[in-house]
Parts: sequence; C-alpha cells; structure tokens
Amino acid sequence: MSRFRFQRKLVQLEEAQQAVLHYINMQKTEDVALADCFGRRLAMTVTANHPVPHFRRSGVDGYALQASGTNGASADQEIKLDVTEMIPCGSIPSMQVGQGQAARIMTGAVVPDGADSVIMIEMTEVLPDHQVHIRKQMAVGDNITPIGEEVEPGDILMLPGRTIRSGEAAVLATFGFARVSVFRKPRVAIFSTGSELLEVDSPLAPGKIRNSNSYMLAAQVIEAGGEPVIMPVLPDDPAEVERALLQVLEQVDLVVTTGGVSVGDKDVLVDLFERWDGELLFNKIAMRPGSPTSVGYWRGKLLFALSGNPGASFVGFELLVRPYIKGIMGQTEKLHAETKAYLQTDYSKGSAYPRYVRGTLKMQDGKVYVNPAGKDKSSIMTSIKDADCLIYIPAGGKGAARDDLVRVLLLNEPICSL
Ligand SMILES: Nc1nc2c(c(=O)[nH]1)N[C@H]1C(S)=C(S)[C@@H](COP(=O)(O)OP(=O)(O)OC[C@H]3O[C@@H](n4cnc5c(N)ncnc54)[C@H](O)[C@@H]3O)O[C@H]1N2
Ligand code: MOO
Ligand SMILES: [Mg+2]
Repeated sequence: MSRFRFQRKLVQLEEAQQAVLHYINMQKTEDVALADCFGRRLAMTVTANHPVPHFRRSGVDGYALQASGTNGASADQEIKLDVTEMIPCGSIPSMQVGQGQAARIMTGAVVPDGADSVIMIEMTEVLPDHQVHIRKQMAVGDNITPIGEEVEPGDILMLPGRTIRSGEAAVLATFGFARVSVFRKPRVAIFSTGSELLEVDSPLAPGKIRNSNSYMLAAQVIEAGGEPVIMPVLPDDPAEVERALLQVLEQVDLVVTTGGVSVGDKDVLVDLFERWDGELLFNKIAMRPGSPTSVGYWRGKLLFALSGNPGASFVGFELLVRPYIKGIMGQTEKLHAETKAYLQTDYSKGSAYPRYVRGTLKMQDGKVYVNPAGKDKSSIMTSIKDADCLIYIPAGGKGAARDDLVRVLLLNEPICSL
C-alpha cells in the first residue's frame, strides 16, 4: 500500500490557492478582429486617444442659438430669429451663429461657433422666409454636450484581464481598435478517469455511468476564458494514465483530471504521484467537497487532480482551477467575488472541515437571501445547474442556522475593476 494513501499533508484552502497561484505563467497574447473578441480577455490597457465627444455636440433636434437672445421668450411671447442653415449629422457648419440668428440642427451634429445652446424643435415654430419662432428662454449650455464631457484624452478606460463584453466592445470601437490584443486562450486538457465511465452516446450498462464530469468541466473552462480539450476517458490503469497525460502535456497549458485521487485500490492519480518526476504541491485540502483534491507541477505544467464525485469536481474547479486561469490571463481579482446573505434554512454538516455548499441567491426587499441549490452531497450532480454561488459554512461540526448571515462566493463573475 502506498505512502500517500495514508500520509497526506492537510492544507487550508487559502494555502492551496496560494501554492497554485505561485505558478502563474502569463499567457501569450494575440491580435484578434474586434467582432471576434467577445468573451476574450483583454491584454492591453485601453487609454482614450481622443476626447468624447470630440466636438460640441447637439443633444436634440432643434435650433442652435445664443441664449441671451431668448430672454423673456415663452409660448405667449415668441421671439423671431433668422435661420442661417441646416446642419445634419456628420457635416461641418458653414457659418457662425450671431445675434438674431439660429441654425437648424440635428441630434449628434456639430454645434456651430457663436451658438451656446440648442432649443428643442417642439419649442419652436417654423415661419416662412427662413425664420423661426422661439417659445422658450434658454440658458447657456442647454442641450449641448461639451467636448470631453464623457471621456478626456488620456483617461484610462480598461486594464488587461478584463472580459470583453458589450460595453467593452463599444469602447474599443469608439477608439478605433479594429484589432484587439487579447490573451491566448489557455488550452486545458480534461481527462476523466474510471473504468465505470461510458461515453455520452453509449447505452447504460450494469455498474457503469456516463461521463458527465468532462462536459461539466469543459463548460467551466469556457466560462473561465479557456479552451477545453476533452480527452478520451482513462481506465483505472496507472500505466495508461501516465502515458496519456505525458502525451498531452506538451500540447496544452494545463491539465485537469477527475477521479482516482482518494484512498481506493484503483485511485490511479495517487499511483502516478508516487512514481512521477513531478512535484506534488498538496494532496489534501481542509474542505468539503473535494478534500482529496491534489495539484502537481509536472514538466512545466500544472496538473489539477480533482475528485471524481461531480460536486467535488465542480467545486474543486471553481476554487483552484478558475483562479489560476484568471491569473494567467491578467486578472488581478483571481478569487471569486464575495458577499453576505441570510441563510433561509438550517444547514447541518457532518465533517469538521469548512463546506462550500452549492447555493441559489435571491434578492427580496433590499436583502440578499441564500438557499442550498438542492441536495449537496459530493456525489450529487443535479444541484450544480441551480447554483449561482457557493455558501461558505465554516469549520467545525455545527453547521449554520436559518437567518445566519453567511459568506457567499459568487459564481457569475461581476465586473470588479477597470
Ligand atoms: N475510505 C475512504 N473513501 C473515500 C474517502 C476517504 O477519505 N476514505 N474520501 C471520499 C471523498 S471525500 C471523495 S471526494 C471521493 C473521491 O474519490 P476519487 O476522487 O478517488 O474519485 P473516484 O473514486 O474515481 O470516483 C468517485 C465517484 O465519482 C464518480 N465519477 C468519477 N468520475 C466521474 C465522471 N467523469 N463523471 C461522473 N461521475 C464520475 C465515480 O463513479 C464515483 O462514484 O472518495 C471518497 N471515498
Ligand atoms: O471531499 Mo469529498 O468531495 O467530500 O466527498
Ligand atoms: Mg476513488
């Protein structure tokens, strides 16, 4: 019987996370067409190269004029002005607006020199002979967006690591980034181990189950910004596992395995760790689910050996693999954002380790509540789909009580920084 099966060094989760983050090796970058970079991680700092707007911009369809010439104007006391020209969007005014004059102007067009306000068309009446009635007293600046109101040149708008979503795409387009520098997606090899595992399209057979972890993990890799490489299922055969892992190691940026990390006779990853030329960072974490989660560093790559139980696999990925993937793509906030929420039910637990319970958040009357997403045993798979957070139940056998304010880790990434 092997040494590691009975001599495991227990680490706290924070220690395990720091050990993993120590190996951050930044991804290379690539230039991608703007329309193709949605969901990618920005690899550059985006600084405003011009003000927004870069000209005095009309906020309404109406008439550009001098506010001082509208004193006393109202529905009952109209003031007559001469219309100099019509300024559509995209063209340059051809003349200044002087006293007694107004220029017809469209929303988004350049306000002509001399004008200091724009009156909405609804407050005017077109007269014959290029004249207009003004029915409202205007103040200087009304309906004009000054140069640089939204963005000043040199403003830092986005930092590396940021996920490119709709708002980021709009910023990049505004400042002329037809191609965008993004981090290359890390290629993540995913291996499920276990002689009980069937391919998804296989009929069920006695004692066998379909491999769900590989597809769950592939989705998690994509959400984290990586590119999953789903490998064929590995049998509980140590030599075959070693050969398959070695074969792929050079072609990917990291490897994730599930299963075979506990103390069973067929726990093949444990066998590998005893004979390999890699370094085992840890092989037991004080947490549930996923206490046997192990991570090693092998020939320049991290190998995350997650527990086979689906709940443990999911949580292990979130707490260890996702922070690493975020780190190699420049994100400064690598760990999950947290909040506190009121637990809506008693939660008792058996193990003395802290527990990360799959949870569902609910907002009601300005308060945040949380419930377990369903059954939470490590072997339970169906509650994963209903989880938008992990509820932290602290160490000790006590669990938590209804109405306790508990720590909650958010699974959906909020926008944390520039
Ligand atoms: N005597 C002990 N037994 C166990 C201990 C222990 O301390 N002493 N720890 C338990 C804990 S906690 C966990 S977690 C599991 C970890 O097991 P492994 O990581 O070795 O995983 P396997 O044994 O390979 O599988 C466990 C379970 O998960 C199913 N599985 C595996 N792969 C997949 C997959 N790709 N898709 C769906 N389901 C999968 C597998 O069939 C097993 O039912 O060990 C406990 N035991
Ligand atoms: O550490 Mo295990 O995942 O609780 O069953
Ligand atoms: Mg096992």
